[in-house]
Amino acid sequence: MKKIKTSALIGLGALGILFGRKMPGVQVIADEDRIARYSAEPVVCNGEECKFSYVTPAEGRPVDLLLVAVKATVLEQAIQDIAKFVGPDTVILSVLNGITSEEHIDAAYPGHTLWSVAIGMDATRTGRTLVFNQAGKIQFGERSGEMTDRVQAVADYLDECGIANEPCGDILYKQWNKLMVNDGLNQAAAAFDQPYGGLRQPGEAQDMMRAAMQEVIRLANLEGVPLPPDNDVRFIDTMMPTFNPEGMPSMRQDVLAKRPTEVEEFAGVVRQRAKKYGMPTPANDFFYTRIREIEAGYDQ
Ligand SMILES: NC(=O)C1=CN([C@@H]2O[C@H](COP(=O)(O)OP(=O)(O)OC[C@H]3O[C@@H](n4cnc5c(N)ncnc54)[C@H](OP(=O)(O)O)[C@@H]3O)[C@@H](O)[C@H]2O)C=CC1
Ligand SMILES: CC(C)(CO)C(=O)C(=O)O
Repeated sequence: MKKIKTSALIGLGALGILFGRKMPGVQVIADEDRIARYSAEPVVCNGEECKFSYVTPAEGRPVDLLLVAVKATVLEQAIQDIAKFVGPDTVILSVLNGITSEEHIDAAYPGHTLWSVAIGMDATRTGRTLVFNQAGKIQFGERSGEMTDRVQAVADYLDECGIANEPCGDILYKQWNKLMVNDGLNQAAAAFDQPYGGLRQPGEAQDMMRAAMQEVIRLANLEGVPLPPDNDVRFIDTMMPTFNPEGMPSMRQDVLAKRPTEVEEFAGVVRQRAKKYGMPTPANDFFYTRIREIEAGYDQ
């Protein structure tokens, strides 16, 4: 594959700003209302103003690399909005959490998508302002695990941009590992209204977080992805202590801001896929019900 030169992104939120500010000449896809709003208020990242060029979906021309960074709740609209940016050689990277966004994008634009995971960042966005300590990285690869020319081309491009990246031969494993984290951590933080520090204390919130993680591990194994049985303990012992105790995952940020959550991508997907194997999912059933109740209470 030829060198990646042109790029566009859809979703100038926490991750869109985090990665987009490093991509020279990136076009931000946005409808006219968003462009008016975004132009009226500059994007500020860790205290520095970032400038972006905006382009409407109708003005699109094919680009070499397309980054999808919207929330799962609005992915279908974004898939329609990127149509004119996808040409025969366009590579699409989706940094959405969960394990289904690539499948949706690939169904609309077959053969263009690399599977990917955004991991290790602590990005918090308020309006047009982003604050982070850890920029994290993009793990990506072919669904098949093959190390193709386009995987190398994306790695070269991200290296040139200064975006930490990891080409992976086992991207499905990486996705299920991240799903385990999000399914436990994000849902427990939202349902029990706790920051990372609260979830590190023994108690009901931590017990439910671990029970949900265990369900993801069992389901991954049934799907042929060999997450180890103690993958939850490894995460809690090694990664969690590095998180700011006052910080919080994106789902608790969504709940506090009364935004629709990505619960369908976590408990929703786990419950649905587990049914195929007759596997009970009491922890994910609990989180699904509780988070739906919280969303239903936004209007009151
Ligand atoms: N935040 C984090 O630290 C991490 C997030 N993730 C995942 O990354 C994904 C993105 O999350 P995050 O960056 O936090 O989300 P944000 O809500 O911060 O950003 C999403 C942005 O997408 C924009 N958007 C939505 N629909 C469209 C559209 N049709 N056209 C153009 N722009 C659109 C929204 O614009 P507007 O505000 O104008 O509506 C919003 O600014 C999620 O799946 C999340 O779970 C993964 C790892 C870490
Ligand atoms: C793992 C974590 C918590 C931060 O990268 C995340 O993915 C999120 O906030 O949704």
